[in-house]
Amino acid sequence: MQLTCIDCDRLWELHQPRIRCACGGLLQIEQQWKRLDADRLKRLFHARLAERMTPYASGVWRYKELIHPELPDEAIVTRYEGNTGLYDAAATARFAGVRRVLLKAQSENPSGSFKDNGMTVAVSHGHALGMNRFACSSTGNTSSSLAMYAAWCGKTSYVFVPEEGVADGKVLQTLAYGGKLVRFPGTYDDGLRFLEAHADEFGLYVCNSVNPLRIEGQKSIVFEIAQQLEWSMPDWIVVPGGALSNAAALGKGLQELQAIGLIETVPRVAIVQAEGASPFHRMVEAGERTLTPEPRLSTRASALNIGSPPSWKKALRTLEHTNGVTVTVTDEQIFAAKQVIDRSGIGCEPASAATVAGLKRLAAERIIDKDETAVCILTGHLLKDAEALAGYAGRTPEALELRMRERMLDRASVDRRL
Ligand SMILES: N[C@@H](CCOP(=O)(O)O)C(=O)O
Repeated sequence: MQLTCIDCDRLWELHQPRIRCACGGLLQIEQQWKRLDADRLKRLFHARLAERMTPYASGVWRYKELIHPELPDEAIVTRYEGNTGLYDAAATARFAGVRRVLLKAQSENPSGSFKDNGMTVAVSHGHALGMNRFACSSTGNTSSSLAMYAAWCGKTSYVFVPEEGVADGKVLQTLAYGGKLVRFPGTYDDGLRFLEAHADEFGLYVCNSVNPLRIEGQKSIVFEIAQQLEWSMPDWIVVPGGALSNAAALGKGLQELQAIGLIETVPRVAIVQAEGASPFHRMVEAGERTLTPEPRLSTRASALNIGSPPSWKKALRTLEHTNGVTVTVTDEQIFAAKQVIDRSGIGCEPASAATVAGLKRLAAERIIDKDETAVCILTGHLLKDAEALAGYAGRTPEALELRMRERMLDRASVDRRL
């Protein structure tokens, strides 16, 4: 395994806690795939589905050979993350206007979001390096995930969370796991800038997705999708775009699956941003190759409130490799999609619903054909953002209809309402 700068190709030592190259570029892990045999790997990954209470029971560490082969098993910090459902969602497909939609519910992870796939790898690596103080900037999911894994391996987490625009449930979840919370005026971008500048002084191991080990772990989402679909890929994979780590990991994972010979065709990737926080989409639409950060953010999908997505260069590579697209959706479109996903019995937080809203828009614009199949990645659990539910779930016509106006709970008044 090698740690390489994506801008200047300089190599760095993997066994030192380092986030960026001296030139400022992001780092990425590179491995040699030549010695790997695709059929042998398929058999191995299949056999590991029967594992119980070993690191290989995890839906991330099942793919250890493709993620962090050098890490000793004893250093693995796992909550058996991954292993999430891939659901054939007919009502969602009808809403989006395409033949088939599969929802990949990363919300079923132990802390309720896709961050766990990457966090188990970053924390395990930091643990193996002997780090004791872990840190992140977060809009709430990363902080919950980090606080959970740090607690599980007996370490301390310091989480920097903006004072405004973060769902209360996520902050409470982080605190409940024992995360040391630093609230500050500003955004995720400000928190990350602070950590990148000061982590070394404070002896902090940064677990945001600028840490390349996070991306390695998040690749397992597409590995699982591929295995669940018996190594035959859908036409499209749709992801929400905030910090863009999901898009970065998806592209890297697809590229590797193809290089090893585990899949033949690569699906197209669609990255969906909220209109109120869409610096990456604006760059792509303008045909530019330099991202202009968006200082003022305004989306109710709070996990997407990111104006300077650190992984934008990696996400751009994903688009290039997969002939991908970007699209934006309004908060209204996000909430309309969320209602369909919630009512289908799966449920998700608002940012996740951006995928289905984006799919609907891309199908309406005929960028996605109605006969194509799409996998939408649902990044966070329905209960992550209870305020968002209060915004609409209690106000649907059916809920009003069933409300007990008589304020009596007896047989006769219930009978009249049903
Ligand atoms: N929405 C994210 C933002 C942090 O992203 P990361 O990729 O740097 O972990 C969150 O939940 O905090």
